[in-house]
Amino acid sequence: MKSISLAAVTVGYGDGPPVLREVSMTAPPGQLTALTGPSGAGKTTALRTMAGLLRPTTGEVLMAGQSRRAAPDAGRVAFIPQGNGLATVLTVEENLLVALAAANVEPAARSAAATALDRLGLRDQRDQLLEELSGGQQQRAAVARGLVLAADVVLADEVTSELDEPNRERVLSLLRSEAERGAAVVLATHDPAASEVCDAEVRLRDGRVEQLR
Ligand SMILES: Nc1ncnc2c1ncn2[C@@H]1O[C@H](COP(=O)(O)OP(=O)(O)OP(=O)(O)O)[C@@H](O)[C@H]1O
Repeated sequence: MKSISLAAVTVGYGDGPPVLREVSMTAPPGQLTALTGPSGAGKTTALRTMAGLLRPTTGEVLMAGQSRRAAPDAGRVAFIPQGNGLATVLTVEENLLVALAAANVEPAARSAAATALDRLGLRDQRDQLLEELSGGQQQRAAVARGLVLAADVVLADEVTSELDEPNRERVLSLLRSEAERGAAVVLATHDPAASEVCDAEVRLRDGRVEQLR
């Protein structure tokens, strides 16, 4: 069971001003942590930094208290980006298999992919190209790709924005199951109904952080 933390992280883009200024927060394992705040507050930037896609100017990303820079293989992180980040010219199943191969989880990959697609209600779409799916189906496929990795840390960026009520509940309950198996789950969201089901809420405002509960 591994936590993910930002420790006094300052980070921005290129030569621009910092988006996050000395932000510290921890998402504990076994819990859902909501990351909230107005548009442009830096939620996506915080998730991208935790995922290792952006390098902090100062401060560190820690997994289970260990520096990610010093020990990059200490645990697996699944990042489910806003706007899904899937390859449109691959099928739904191929998108999952690519993620598994990239994470070196090839044994039993097909059955893992099938299970993840079943959990998201996408069994019948398995062999369809991603570009043939609706926005909500694509969003669910992105969640399936995040879950299939059985990662220590699951970072989900606005993953309920295009979903109808039953599917929103389904995705939130799957994220809850990820926490129950021990993952640290961080959910960036504008949706008060989604942040309410989380165990804790961290709000970003003007590049700073406030732990609300
Ligand atoms: N690739 C980029 N290059 C330069 N600036 C960026 C880039 N991505 C984001 N920013 C800037 O960083 C700031 C924070 O953006 P970020 O996407 O992290 O906010 P957010 O809280 O996730 O917003 P939203 O709720 O609208 O998704 C914004 O001022 C944005 O303009």
